[in-house]
Amino acid sequence: MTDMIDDGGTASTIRAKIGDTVRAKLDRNPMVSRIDAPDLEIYGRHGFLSAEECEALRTLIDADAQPSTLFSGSANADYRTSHSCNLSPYDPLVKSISDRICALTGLPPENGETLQGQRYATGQEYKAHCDYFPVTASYWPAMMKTGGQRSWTAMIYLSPVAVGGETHFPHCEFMVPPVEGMILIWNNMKADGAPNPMSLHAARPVESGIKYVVTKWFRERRWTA
Ligand SMILES: O=C(O)CCC(=O)C(=O)O
Ligand SMILES: [Fe+2]
Repeated sequence: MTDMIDDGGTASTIRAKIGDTVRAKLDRNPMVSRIDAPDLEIYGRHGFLSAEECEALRTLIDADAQPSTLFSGSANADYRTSHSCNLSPYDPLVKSISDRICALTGLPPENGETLQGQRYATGQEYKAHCDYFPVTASYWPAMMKTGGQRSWTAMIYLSPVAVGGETHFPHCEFMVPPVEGMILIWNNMKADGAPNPMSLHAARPVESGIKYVVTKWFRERRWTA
């Protein structure tokens, strides 16, 4: 059976295979821990980046960050109140970190979107959302052409946060407090390759301190900007 190219909302053998490959690779890495959530594949690894690397990335983010946007271009001005920027793939540090994320997960570098930096000041947040694309969205046909559905998300915390700023998975009833240098990796798809609504997550408001993260979203096929 061949997969239809516009099947972003259904089970898919291609996306299921991506899940199988990454899961197998993460499961056999002794440095990586699976977080116990019955309906979501999510893993963490402490110390993925050094304090110096986190600091260098924070500097890059400070240099370029602009008010964050949403894919939907929606008028929800209070939905994602952070500042963000795309980090240059030609920067040697950015390139090496992207390469290391691919080495850790086994995901193909060409499927990865540009590493995105994000900064949340006190009071800022990113309300509950899924990283996969809703196939009913007006932008889905464009996303389909540029690499299709988002499969896995890799996110690295670049700073500790005194209070707040947790990544909250409300359907799974857990949240991850930011730990500098820690990478969090989750599958936005179910094992059968259909979008997983249990991957819904939010960046809780920072109550004290500044939160920095970088995020890399992986498409199911080669990403073309
Ligand atoms: O900052 C966080 O904890 C979550 C960020 C996020 O959901 C994203 O970048 O897609
Ligand atoms: Fe997200």
